[in-house]
Amino acid sequence: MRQINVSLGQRSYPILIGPGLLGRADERLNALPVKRWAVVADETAASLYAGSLGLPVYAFPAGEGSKCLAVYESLCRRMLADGFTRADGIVALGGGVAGDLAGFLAGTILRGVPLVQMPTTLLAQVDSSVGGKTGLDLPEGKNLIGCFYQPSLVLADTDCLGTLPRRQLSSGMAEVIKCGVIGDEEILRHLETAAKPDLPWLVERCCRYKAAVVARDERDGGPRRLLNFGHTFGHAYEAAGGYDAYTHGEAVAAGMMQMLRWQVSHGLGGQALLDRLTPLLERWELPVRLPWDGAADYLARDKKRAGDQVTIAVAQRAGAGRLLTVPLASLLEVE
Ligand SMILES: NC(=O)c1ccc[n+]([C@@H]2O[C@H](COP(=O)([O-])OP(=O)(O)OC[C@H]3O[C@@H](n4cnc5c(N)ncnc54)[C@H](O)[C@@H]3O)[C@@H](O)[C@H]2O)c1
Ligand SMILES: O=C(O)C(=O)C[C@@H](O)[C@H](O)[C@H](O)COP(=O)(O)O
Ligand SMILES: [Zn+2]
Repeated sequence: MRQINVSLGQRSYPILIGPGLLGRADERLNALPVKRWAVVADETAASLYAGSLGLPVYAFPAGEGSKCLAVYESLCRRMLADGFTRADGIVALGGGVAGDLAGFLAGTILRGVPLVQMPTTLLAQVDSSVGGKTGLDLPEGKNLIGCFYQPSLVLADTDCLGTLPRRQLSSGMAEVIKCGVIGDEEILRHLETAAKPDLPWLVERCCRYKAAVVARDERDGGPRRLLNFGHTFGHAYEAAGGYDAYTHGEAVAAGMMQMLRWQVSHGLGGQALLDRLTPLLERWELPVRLPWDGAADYLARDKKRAGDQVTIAVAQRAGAGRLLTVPLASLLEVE
């Protein structure tokens, strides 16, 4: 088992990574000061993995469409009807949708109860279960409601990756590649050279990188915004696609490429990286370009916008992401 600590003073917590962790989760859950645990999971993750936990399960339909106020309200009301109290806690079991939704639920129900993240997709293990961003989507845009709410523990059972459909594995690879681009070039080298990627190694490497960034900037005021590389355009593609045309990772993949094209066209470099990412994304069947129709309105509601300016993450070469504040209108000037 691999362990990484997220150092946030009193809100610090461990990330445990390895096979077979779900089967032994009761030891870890019992060590936390919680009377009863409730598992919040999407229906697919619930049917595959909730059984081994032996806890009450609150399931919701799988898919990004569940990251919404209606599902949030229904979960709150079902749990309260069953006598859920402040002495109880929530386990978020599933992909990033379960993590963001159950995380927001844990941060807000009864003004906050303990949370454990048990990510079952590659994307959730390398990214969304770590760092405490929770969120819901609105018709107006992605993740426009949410709070920062750290879990007490992240348990990433790498056996779960064995049941992931190829499209979901690829979607997680987009966030893995993002980590390589902005902070840890070794990740890109591994993906370029390994015949078969070492998934537990990638989970550890990405979590190590993200944990260090979050420890420096928990609430996204500075360097954490680097983790948004590819998301300025990516979130706009997702929302314009009605949240079901593309996975988050597909939108981020095309968003990274669009940002690199924008950099190149504005004299900010990045052509070598653009050339390097193209075959890598294609190998994972990730899009290098998506239609822009309708996406501009969503770009205007980016959370990193301040007045007419927006802060973006750019990367001139692998492992060296940086932040830049530019006029919002200039982002529209690229084919
Ligand atoms: N909070 C953060 O820091 C953060 C970071 C990145 C992404 N996100 C969010 O995460 C979400 C995307 O997460 P995702 O890609 O995990 O999508 P997801 O949660 O929708 O999961 C993808 C699909 O895989 C299924 N699934 C889950 N585990 C499985 C398994 N082990 N085997 C088979 N099927 C399984 C799910 O039922 C679902 O159908 C987006 O909403 C995105 O905004 C949040
Ligand atoms: O943890 C972060 O910070 C990230 O930006 C990670 C992203 O991969 C993730 O998609 C996040 O949810 C985006 O956050 P948002 O603040 O742009 O909604
Ligand atoms: Zn993301």
